[in-house]
Amino acid sequence: MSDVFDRLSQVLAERRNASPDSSYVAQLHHKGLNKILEKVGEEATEMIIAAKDAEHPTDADRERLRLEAVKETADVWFHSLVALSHLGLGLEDVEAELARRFGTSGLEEKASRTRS
Ligand SMILES: N=c1c2ncn([C@@H]3O[C@H](COP(=O)(O)OP(=O)(O)OP(=O)(O)O)[C@@H](O)[C@H]3O)c2ncn1[C@@H]1O[C@H](COP(=O)(O)O)[C@@H](O)[C@H]1O
Repeated sequence: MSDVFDRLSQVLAERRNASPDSSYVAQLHHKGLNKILEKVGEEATEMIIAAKDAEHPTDADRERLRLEAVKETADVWFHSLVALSHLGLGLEDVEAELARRFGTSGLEEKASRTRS
């Protein structure tokens, strides 16, 4: 995992027991899972809109729209990690799942579902 993911994971874990007064993540934990999931949904919607906007940019807009899509994706990832952290899960769990899937064609996996 990259350094920033490692460090972010560590900060998110620490925030589970931190005071909500000085920390956005601690505030989210304090508000509870429903609020965190609401943020995930909101950020996912914004990411979809940003990605669609970036699909056919004009030359003048290209860099701004691409950056916006990246920023919105970061917001989704970040809030998803807060949701996982609230459940005592983390990036290492998602990494393990992606590693388990790595190299298995999505089409093959889908076909095997109908065979079993
Ligand atoms: N990566 C992030 C990150 N990305 C986005 N955000 C915050 O997520 C919030 C979402 O923004 P919005 O405009 O959608 O929400 P809002 O309108 O402010 O909030 P609502 O009233 O809608 O709930 C903003 O407050 C952003 O600052 C983040 N807040 C924190 N981090 C990381 O988490 C660490 C811990 O943060 P604290 O817990 O605040 O110390 C930080 O050091 C960062 O590394």
